[in-house]
Amino acid sequence: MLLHFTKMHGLGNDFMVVDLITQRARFEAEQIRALADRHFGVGFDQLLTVEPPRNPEMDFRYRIYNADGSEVENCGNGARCFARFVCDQRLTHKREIRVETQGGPLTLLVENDDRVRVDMGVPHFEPAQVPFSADQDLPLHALEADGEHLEIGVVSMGNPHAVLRVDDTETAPVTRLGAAIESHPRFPRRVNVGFMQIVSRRAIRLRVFERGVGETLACGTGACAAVACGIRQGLLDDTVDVDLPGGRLTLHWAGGDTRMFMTGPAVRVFDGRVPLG
Ligand SMILES: N[C@@H](CCC[C@H](N)C(=O)O)C(=O)O
Repeated sequence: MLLHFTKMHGLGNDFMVVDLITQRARFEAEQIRALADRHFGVGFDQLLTVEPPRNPEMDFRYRIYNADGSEVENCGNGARCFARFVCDQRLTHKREIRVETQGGPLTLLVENDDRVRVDMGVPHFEPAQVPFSADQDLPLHALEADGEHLEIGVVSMGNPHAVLRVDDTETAPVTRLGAAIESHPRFPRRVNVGFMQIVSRRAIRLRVFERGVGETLACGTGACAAVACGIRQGLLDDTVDVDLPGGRLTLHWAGGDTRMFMTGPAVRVFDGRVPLG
C-alpha cells in the first residue's frame, strides 16, 4: 500500500503530515522510527496525523508522534503546519479551526499573510501536572544533573518542559545537559529541555533539546514554556520575540489563568508517497 504524505516545516522543525481522513493507516513505533530516519526514511522530527474528531464540537483530531515512535500530547510548530495542511487540502473552509490533542483542545487561526496564530492554552506550573517530582510549586527548582547543580523552571504546555537560563545559547551544553535532564528520574514521562538566553524584556534566544528527538531547529511548545517561565520569574514582558536556530516566533501571555498565543510560519515542502507494510 502506498501512503500519501506531505512534508512540512515550522522554522525547520520538520514533519511528515498524513491525512487519515481520506486514507487509512495505523503506525507502529518501529515503522515511525524507520520513516523518521534521515538516511533511510523520509526524515522528520515528528509525524502528524489528521483524523476525524471524537468530540463533535471539534473540527479534527491532531495526533503527534516523536521520531522515536512515542505518541505525545502537543506540538506547537506542528499545530501551525496542521492548520495550513487542512486548509490547503480543502479539508475545511474555516479560518478558525478547533482540534483535539492528547494534551487538550487547541484553536488554530489561519491569517492572511501565510502565518498561523495558535491559542496554546494556559501554562500549568504545578509539578504534578508537568509531571515533575517536587514538594512545592516554585518558579525555580534545584536539580542535580550530570554532576551539575542546576535551577530549572518546569511547566506543562500540554506536554512537559524544563527551562534552564543560560548566558549564551551558542555555548550552552544543549546535547549533554539536554539528554541528562530529558531522562532524569524526577520527570517520570521524560521532558523537553529549553536553554533560554534573556536578550531584553521583549526578546529571548532559545535552543531546545526535545524529548524523543534531540535538539531541533525550533520547538513551539518549548518557546511557550520559556516565555511562561521567564514571565513568571519577572524577567519578561507579556509579548516576546523568541529567536530559535530556525527563525522567530512571537508569543503573547498576559499571565495567570489567561491563554498563551503563538504566531509563526508554516511551510509546505513537498508531497510524496511511501510504501507502508
Ligand atoms: N516540536 C514540538 C514539540 C514536539 C513534541 C515534543 N518533542 C514532546 O515530546 O513533547 C513543538 O513545536 O512544540
